[in-house]
Amino acid sequence: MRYIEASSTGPLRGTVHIPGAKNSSLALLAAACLADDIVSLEGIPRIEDVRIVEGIGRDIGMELRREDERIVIDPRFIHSAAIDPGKASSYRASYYFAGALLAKFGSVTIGFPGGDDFVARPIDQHIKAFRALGAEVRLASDHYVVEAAELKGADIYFDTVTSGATINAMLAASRARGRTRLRNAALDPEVVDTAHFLNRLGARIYGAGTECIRIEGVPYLNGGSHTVIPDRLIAGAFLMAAGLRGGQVTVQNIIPEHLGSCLAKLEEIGMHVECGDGRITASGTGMLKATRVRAGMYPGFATDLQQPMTSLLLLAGGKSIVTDRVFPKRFAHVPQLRRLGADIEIRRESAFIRGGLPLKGDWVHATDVRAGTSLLLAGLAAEGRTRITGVEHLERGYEDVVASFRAIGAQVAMREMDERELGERLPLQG
Ligand SMILES: CC(=O)N[C@H]1[C@@H](OP(=O)(O)OP(=O)(O)OC[C@H]2O[C@@H](n3ccc(=O)[nH]c3=O)[C@H](O)[C@@H]2O)O[C@H](CO)[C@@H](O)[C@@H]1O
Ligand SMILES: C=C(OP(=O)(O)O)C(=O)O
Repeated sequence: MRYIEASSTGPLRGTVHIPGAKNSSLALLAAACLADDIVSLEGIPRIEDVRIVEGIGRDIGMELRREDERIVIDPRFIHSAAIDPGKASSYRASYYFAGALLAKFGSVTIGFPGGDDFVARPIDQHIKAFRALGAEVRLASDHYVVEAAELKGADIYFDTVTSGATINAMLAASRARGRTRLRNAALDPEVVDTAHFLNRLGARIYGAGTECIRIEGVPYLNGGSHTVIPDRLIAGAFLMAAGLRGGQVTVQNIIPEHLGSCLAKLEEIGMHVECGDGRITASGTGMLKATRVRAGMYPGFATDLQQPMTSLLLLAGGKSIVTDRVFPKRFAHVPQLRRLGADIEIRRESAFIRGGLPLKGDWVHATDVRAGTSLLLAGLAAEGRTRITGVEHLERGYEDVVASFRAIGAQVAMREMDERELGERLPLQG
């Protein structure tokens, strides 16, 4: 079994080039099914979730070919709208194939979404949107079927703000007959990126990035090319790394506005942030102030940055409180941080942190991608060695997490567990 070893490290300094956003890439790759000609996507990261999409593409006859930094997709010969339930369930964003294949072929059979298993993650708003557009949705034990003789534009008012269902409804409505209006839509950059991509292919989507999106359905979509937006979540975690011991980290290839709430919070706790053209530099002084974080939907503080931020706040003297309003039980990293000596209590739906205490390395287990980032940051701040299992979760989101942290001077290495270590590793849950 592999694990990542992180050792106590001094100030982290350096520059990291940020890859394309995982969450946008997964939407764009499925959206490419909707085109009637060849599509080229630049900046798609080489991560595990994308490899699963490549497997799904092979199964259904959608050709995906890597050419340097580009993926060239030929959707003209898709011969099946049945997605293997195992593949669909091995990552979250498989639900985008439901919206895209439904719009193109009027029918799709697909497994339930998987992904980070930190809480129940319903898809009722996706289903509500498909039904509103005229589709019938049937749920079976390991898959669901969505069918429509014809999709017709509709007014859809989401019960809650969801980026996944907003994007999925856009995919399905882009080729529906007539006008669709999405209300209470998510404002996330990934929603805007997907709308930009579809519009490049000839879709007519207006207002993406506001709570009301209007879609005028079109009968076909052309080919075209697009560059995925940079990964604001990876960037945010690297900027936090600068705060661990008073270092300085620059992230380049980033859209600073995408990180507004994160940057504001870093300044609030005493870090210095400077934004330039496509780059952000964060510096720490070695002294951090405790704060209150409430993760919310964009442009609020991202839930995907809540876990790494919790690790950073372990170093801020005093009491911090972290609440996640998007996934209120997303705290699987907390028992693991406690193994390193963190003083954190979960009360109701918040983590109460008493920061400024020494941390000491131990075995810990990453249960999801951002829990992994959180443990990595804490491991770099802890005395001695921290060994993190659950590497496969990190690999869902990072191309090469070890190399990118080494680039800023972190002492990290990928290791293979030997028999002695297997015995030494204590039960890691709880
Ligand atoms: C692949 C992908 O893009 N994943 C991201 C996506 O996940 P995901 O698509 O699961 O998240 P959503 O934005 O849809 O979820 C936002 C909120 O809406 C709720 N909800 C969602 C759908 C639904 O049908 N019903 C419902 O109640 C969720 O439980 C959550 O409370 O956005 C999350 C919130 O920014 C991020 O943490 C994930 O990294
Ligand atoms: C929750 C995440 O991913 P997913 O939705 O793909 O599980 C994440 O990227 O933090």
